[in-house]
Amino acid sequence: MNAPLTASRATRKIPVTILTGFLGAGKTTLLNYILHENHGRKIAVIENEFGEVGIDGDLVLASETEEIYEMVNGCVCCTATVREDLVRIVRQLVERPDRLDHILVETSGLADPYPVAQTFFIDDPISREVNLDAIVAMVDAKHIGAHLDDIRLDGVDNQAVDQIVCADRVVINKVDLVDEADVAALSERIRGLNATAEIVTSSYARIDLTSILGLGAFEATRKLMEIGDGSGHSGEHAHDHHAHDEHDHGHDHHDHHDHDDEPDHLHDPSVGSVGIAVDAEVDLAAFERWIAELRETHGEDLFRMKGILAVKGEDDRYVLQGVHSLIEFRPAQPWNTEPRSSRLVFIGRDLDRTALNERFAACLAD
Ligand SMILES: Nc1nc2c(ncn2[C@@H]2O[C@H](COP(=O)(O)OP(=O)(O)OP(=O)(O)O)[C@@H](O)[C@H]2O)c(=O)[nH]1
Repeated sequence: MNAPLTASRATRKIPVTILTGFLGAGKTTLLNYILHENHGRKIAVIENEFGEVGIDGDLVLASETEEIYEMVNGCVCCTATVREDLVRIVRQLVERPDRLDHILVETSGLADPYPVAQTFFIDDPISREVNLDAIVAMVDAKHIGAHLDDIRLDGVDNQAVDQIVCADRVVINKVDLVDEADVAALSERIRGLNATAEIVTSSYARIDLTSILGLGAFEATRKLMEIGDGSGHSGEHAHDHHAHDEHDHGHDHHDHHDHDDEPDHLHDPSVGSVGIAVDAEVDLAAFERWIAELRETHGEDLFRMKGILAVKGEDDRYVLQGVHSLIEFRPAQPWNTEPRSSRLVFIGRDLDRTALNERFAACLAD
């Protein structure tokens, strides 16, 4: 039912935070932290995932008070249907009688947050109901350097750079994996890309939520989008326009609204995903051997691995998490009565689909 908006309801827009960050930076870890923190806010989370097989929904731990919505699979920044799905979900959320305090949109690790942010300004009536609060970019202190330096990108966007350039706040996560000098050097580097965003650090995404929610970077962001009325202040959250333009390899940010599914900019075409989903169990030792082998041979080009697997003889689901050569494979919640199945997704450069499928098949239990 579309209840007419009361004046107070219409004027109190729901703040939306866009959470961005390269593959494996720790966005889902942050969501889990937020969803289970006792902060007294009613928050809805919208997820977008890049990868042939959806895993993220299951990696977010159920919470009684907050809700999780998944956008159709595909990259939200370059696929019109995914953006339409985002708008549809937000519309549903704002029409609910129980008012939300905050909406958090997690974009896929390869997304450019810019067109996503624009959705909230141009797609009225949504723009009358929600306020873009801020774009928060999370970076992996250990791995971001290599992605910023990616020399193999030629004429296509470097999403890792774009995400930082767009941000109102940058969270340097995984500081437990590096030393202080590395954090200082990385902060310096981030400063070079984005002169104004405040930088905070975290380990396992444990951050004071007031440092990422309710920032009110809206006015400055309006300015960034160039649809402001000139009243937007250029205070502490103002974006560095020029920094972005320097890294703007052929984006057309004003043209994202076309209702076709043609990307309006180029992702690195050599980066893709291979998904595997089978109603079968794996042999633990064989699977672990294969993962160790992948770490040795493909640690650099395998940006991300995620999986939920049924292991023969084990009651618990096994969760696979990999970011380059840092790989975890461990038991999580029990399957109970749910059908046992194995799903995994690889995201990386020049992936060999046939080889991955064959090697996985060889790990299945008899
Ligand atoms: N050592 C360490 N590991 C972390 C930290 N934060 C997250 N991780 C691990 O890094 C891996 C990736 O974390 P996620 O939260 O799934 O990353 P993401 O940004 O959602 O990844 P995508 O879905 O691929 O975009 C997981 O294995 C996490 O447990 C941290 O601060 N330190």
